Amino acid sequence: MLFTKLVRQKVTPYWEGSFQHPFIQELESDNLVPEIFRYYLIQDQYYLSHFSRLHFLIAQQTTDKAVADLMVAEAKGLASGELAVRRDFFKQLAITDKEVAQTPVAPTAYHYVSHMYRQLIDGTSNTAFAAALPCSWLYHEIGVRLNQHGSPDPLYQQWIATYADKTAAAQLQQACRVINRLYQKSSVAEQQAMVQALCISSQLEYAFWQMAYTFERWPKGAANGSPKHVRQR
Ligand SMILES: Cc1ncc(C[n+]2csc(CCO)c2C)c(N)n1
Repeated sequence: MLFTKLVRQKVTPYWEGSFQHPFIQELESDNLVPEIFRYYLIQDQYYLSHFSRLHFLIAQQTTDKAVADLMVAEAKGLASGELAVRRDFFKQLAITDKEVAQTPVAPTAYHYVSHMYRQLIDGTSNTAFAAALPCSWLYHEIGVRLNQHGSPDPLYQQWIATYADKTAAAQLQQACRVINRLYQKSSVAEQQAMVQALCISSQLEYAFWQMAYTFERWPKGAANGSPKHVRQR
């Protein structure tokens, strides 16, 4: 079976979770509290800057020319596309460089970025590619779904339109073609690692909405007296 067909079935619960998450639902209906979107953008800035570096690193590590070309094109496209759109958002929301620098990275953003880098040490350039794929793929599906109605808020609509874009679709199709070819010629162990890397990223994409929605922070430990250690079932 094609890699993309196999994993699309496996990630359905997490992607459905993303589609149904209040962050996405409220972004579409214009009820999303601006502070939540702000927190998302700041955390996502951390994510995007590492995502771009990761693509250059995959390009260095791979021996496959098509992968190297794709990675460099994506990293460059990111600089002129998504990061440029974000600069405009930051201006509209008056998010300063100082505020970004002073906001600690949240655990989930840190986890997600670490998961992708880890592939370059513990995995291969193929598993790193697989870990990075839900990023453009899930967001494109979200963009297409949300663009059917659009959001009444011009800022949220601009966010949606970035991902519903036709250029994004063409680049995604090309990435899927390349990864399907890599999967076919990989060993069974590497194939399994590629599936796992993509599934973990899909769960972390889902967790990313919740991170923003709850203003997730690191545990404080005993900083404010005795911490409560509650067992969860
Ligand atoms: C957590 C998180 N996941 C995915 C994206 C979307 N995204 C990031 S880079 C890129 C271009 C793909 O090469 C796209 C679509 C995001 N912004 N934040």
